[in-house]
Amino acid sequence: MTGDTANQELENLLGLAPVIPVLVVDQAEIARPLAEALVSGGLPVLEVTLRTPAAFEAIAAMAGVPGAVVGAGTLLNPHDIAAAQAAGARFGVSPGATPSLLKATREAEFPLLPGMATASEAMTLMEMGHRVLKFFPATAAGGVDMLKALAGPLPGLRFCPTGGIGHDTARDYLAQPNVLCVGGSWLAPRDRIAARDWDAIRTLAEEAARLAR
Ligand SMILES: O=C(O)C(=O)C[C@H](O)[C@H](O)COP(=O)(O)O
Repeated sequence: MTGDTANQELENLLGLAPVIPVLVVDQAEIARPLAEALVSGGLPVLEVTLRTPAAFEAIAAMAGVPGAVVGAGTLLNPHDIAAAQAAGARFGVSPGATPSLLKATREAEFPLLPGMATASEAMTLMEMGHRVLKFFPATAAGGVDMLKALAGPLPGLRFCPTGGIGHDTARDYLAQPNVLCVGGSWLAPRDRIAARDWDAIRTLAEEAARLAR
């Protein structure tokens, strides 16, 4: 997969919904009902963080939910790529980027949404062919003002800001022309997951799906 194909693939995926839920799944058995609630609420693109031992099993379960497009988040090193692909992940997300991770995702033809927080990091990723980036940690690294500032000198880049965003602030991010979608964990609160309250999670997804870009 060339850089352009990966960029186009990412742009297509991130264009499916205004919000990508960032999910921390502790028990694989909740993966399917959680994904069903989010997808039926209108958010088909899901990011499962590789922060828990259950993550790969969760990706596999969610990938079997009709309409779900599942990515592997917290991709920190090349070793996780093959397992993420084997589990059914269609793309990867990383909080930052390292040369070995970028090389490995290219070789594996695995579309990566690489994290960046500065103009230099964005330029380095551009040099390597990436034009769809995760702006992380968005709120702490300058928020909407930072995205406005980057739009002038780096007009070809498109972002998925993530980190510290909630329903109310998502609106401001989505109003930026260089923002494709936002990511956030507010769609799947730990207490709602613990209570198996899938209706509440579906409602949060419905509200998020209505956010305009
Ligand atoms: O684990 C990863 O892959 C990360 O890079 C971090 C996550 O994207 C953020 O932790 C989500 O941020 P919140 O919505 O503020 O919870």
